[in-house]
Amino acid sequence: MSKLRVAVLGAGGRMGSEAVRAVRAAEESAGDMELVAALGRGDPLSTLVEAGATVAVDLTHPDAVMANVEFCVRHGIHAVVGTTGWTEERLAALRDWLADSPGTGVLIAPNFGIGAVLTMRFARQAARFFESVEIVELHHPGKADAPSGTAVRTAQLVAGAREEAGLPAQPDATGTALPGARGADVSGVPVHAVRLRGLVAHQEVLFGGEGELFTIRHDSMNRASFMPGVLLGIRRIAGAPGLTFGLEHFMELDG
Ligand SMILES: NC(=O)C1=CN([C@@H]2O[C@H](COP(=O)(O)OP(=O)(O)OC[C@H]3O[C@@H](n4cnc5c(N)ncnc54)[C@H](OP(=O)(O)O)[C@@H]3O)[C@@H](O)[C@H]2O)C=CC1
Ligand SMILES: O=C(O)C1=N[C@H](C(=O)O)C[C@H](O)C1
Repeated sequence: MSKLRVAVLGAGGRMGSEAVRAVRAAEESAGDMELVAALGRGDPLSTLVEAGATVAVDLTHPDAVMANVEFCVRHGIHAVVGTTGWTEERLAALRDWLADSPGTGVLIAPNFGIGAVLTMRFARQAARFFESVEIVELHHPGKADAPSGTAVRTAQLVAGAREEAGLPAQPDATGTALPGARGADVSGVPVHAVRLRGLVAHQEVLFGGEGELFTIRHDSMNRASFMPGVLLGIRRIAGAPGLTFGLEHFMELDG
């Protein structure tokens, strides 16, 4: 079996450097992939083609990810994307590129952490049973965006489940508030972003009903926690042409 030829974009970053280590470790242990390129800011994307990359992992910045993924899709290189910033408009552009390159696969994973994927799933399941819901995401102060991509996705899933169940908007008597005090409104779900030295990546989904509270919490204590998900994406993406949104599609969650 030929090895997956993997490139990492953003290879000098917090996540990218961990991904470089993980791919090299997989090369040693499983032998099913090899690292053929590690790109930092300013390195030409043509390096991917010259290196013969078949899968590119993007862990860069919301400002860079679109150009990177467009290049990959146009060159038939599968992409595993952890970088945030995927609005509906961006996803529509990506679908257009993929339509012109039907054999190519792109995984957008708001979170590679297995527990974070489960948090999103359990939050969606719980949403219809509770009158109130708020999300608190907590991250290191070097994070470029707020709220986190994971929190946005969680809020969208929760909001979708509430709507399906016919729940009304949640109660909130706030009449006056300092701007920001009630968090960001994501599809009707308040999302609060904490940035604190010492944190890595954490999220709480708080549900409230009459006389009861239900909290789902996930903590990534280090970036190695994301690597089984990154490797799963690398191993599965060539067999999944088109857009896959969310790592859960590659996990046998109901098995
Ligand atoms: N899906 C998931 O599970 C996770 C996703 N993330 C996301 O991944 C992204 C990266 O996070 P993190 O590693 O913490 O960020 P860092 O800032 O530590 O790393 C980003 C790296 O990308 C580099 N970079 C910026 N622009 C480009 C470019 N055009 N081409 C190549 N490299 C570039 C940066 O270079 P320079 O240093 O020169 O700026 C930096 O080395 C974020 O969007 C984050 O939210 C993070 C953790 C988990
Ligand atoms: O920037 C980070 O660190 C993280 N980004 C992703 C996000 O925005 O959801 C995933 C995880 O929360 C870590």
